Amino acid sequence: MQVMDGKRMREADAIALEEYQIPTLLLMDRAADALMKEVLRWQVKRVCILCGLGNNGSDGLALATQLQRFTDISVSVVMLGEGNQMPADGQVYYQIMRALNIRSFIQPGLEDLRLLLHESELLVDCLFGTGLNRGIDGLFYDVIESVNASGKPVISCDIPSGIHADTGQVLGTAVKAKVTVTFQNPKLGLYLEPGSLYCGDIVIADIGVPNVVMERLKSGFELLDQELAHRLLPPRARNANKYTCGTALIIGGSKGMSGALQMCVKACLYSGCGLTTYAAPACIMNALTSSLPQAMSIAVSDKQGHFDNEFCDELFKAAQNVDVIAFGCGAGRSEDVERILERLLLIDKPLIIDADGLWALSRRLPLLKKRRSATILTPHMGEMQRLCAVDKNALQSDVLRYAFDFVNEYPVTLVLKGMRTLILEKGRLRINTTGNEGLAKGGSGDVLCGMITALMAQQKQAFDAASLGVYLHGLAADLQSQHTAFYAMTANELIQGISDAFLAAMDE
Ligand SMILES: NC(=O)C1=CN([C@@H]2O[C@H](COP(=O)(O)OP(=O)(O)OC[C@H]3O[C@@H](n4cnc5c(N)ncnc54)[C@H](OP(=O)(O)O)[C@@H]3O)[C@@H](O)[C@H]2O)[C@H](O)CC1
Ligand SMILES: [K+]
Repeated sequence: MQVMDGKRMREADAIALEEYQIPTLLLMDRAADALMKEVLRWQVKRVCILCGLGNNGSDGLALATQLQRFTDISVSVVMLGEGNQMPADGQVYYQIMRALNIRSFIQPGLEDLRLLLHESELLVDCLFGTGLNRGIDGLFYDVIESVNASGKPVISCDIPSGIHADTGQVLGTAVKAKVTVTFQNPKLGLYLEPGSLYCGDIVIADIGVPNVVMERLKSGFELLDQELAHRLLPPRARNANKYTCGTALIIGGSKGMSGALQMCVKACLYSGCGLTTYAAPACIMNALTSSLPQAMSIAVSDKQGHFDNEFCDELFKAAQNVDVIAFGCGAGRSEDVERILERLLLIDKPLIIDADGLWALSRRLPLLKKRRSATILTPHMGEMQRLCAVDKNALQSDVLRYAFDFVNEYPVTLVLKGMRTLILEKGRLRINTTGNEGLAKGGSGDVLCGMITALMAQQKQAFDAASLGVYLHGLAADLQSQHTAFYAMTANELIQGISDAFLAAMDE
């Protein structure tokens, strides 16, 4: 499923009209059908629809007429301007609304509005959609604040009003919805923070723009859902053996941080890798070997609990002989760690860099340009800040631009971890749909790194391995959360959920 920006959605609308003779009015009717379906699920008797002055508001008027015609729900409409200020299609529904005697309030005072919201059981937010192009103020601002203060459940039409469709930013204020019914294709802003925190559940409704139109408008942005994840599963032949399923070397750990490496290796073992070897400083080997009997190990002499670059010959020899290398989990921060990363970057093998490896990389970024094999980076927002050398606010306010700038400059697959993890390569973006707040714990990232390493060993395509790893990792958390509280979820539960995640993704 493609994810769209506002401009492409407007183009879709125009092409449907000009080339396929599909009037916007018909699309609006379908949009209203989809909204009505969602309203009916709430089993309420009194609904208030708040309408702006564009097509989003027109969708709201269309909904009002449908509810009046097909249900016994009592409908009130709040309009933020006169009917003749609406677009032509909106005016058609406005006339029907008047003829049907639907209760409507044009620019009501705030006290009247609050009373109306108070007596309603469900609100439908049709103030702004993809056309929002500046900060919200004046009456619109007060209305949105009143909607949020009412405490009533809200269904947002296409996108919560106030959220920018392309960036997910709040322009002044924004409606907090329980559900967003988004039309034809989901909008970027629904998945980028803070938009993702405002939209509630997302329902995607086909409103009848022909598929050929949407395909022509290729955005390069894709939703990472069950259907895509299923396609990305690496085939496992009946006569597969440990070598055909890929070999991996995972390098990490330091004194006090053996757990990070252990989680990463375990996740790799549970995600289908044929042969997994790990390399760690000798001082933590005892802690690891008993808990990781299925993996092979290389002990490296340590310097104050960290890797000693002088004694890494066996490690680098092993690195030359595996299908994929992962570096960073629990490695700690030292000059030797930087040296080791430098040497690993020169090896012509796929390399996954995580955690402390990313710290070392941020001091050696130009070396990335010399890479000849795939490189996958898995930063969270803090690590991304360091990689881009920007402050938190700048990054958060335009995360996609920074992420795309990065992959345009460096030949990497970027896994930017967050509520909705983003996977990027030059010109391509996938947005993950799985995962939950149970993942907000130390160790979750190590598990992800291990899963991606295993998938990379099996299927070789960095963008696909990274995408599938992210999807399955989130799905493991979702499945585990059915019987484990978010509070109680640790990397152990996550690893235990990996098998169920694979089974669910294998389901047709
Ligand atoms: N193909 C489809 O997906 C269809 C979607 N539909 C729906 O249409 C909206 C988009 O409608 P549009 O009319 O383009 O835009 P809006 O309704 O979001 O906004 C209307 C106008 O409001 C003005 N504006 C923008 N920001 C502000 C602000 N902060 N304060 C006040 N006014 C603002 C702006 O006009 P200006 O001329 O003033 O710049 C907007 O144009 C989409 O989301 C769907 O819900 C169609 O129903 C069918 C096809
Ligand atoms: K809206």
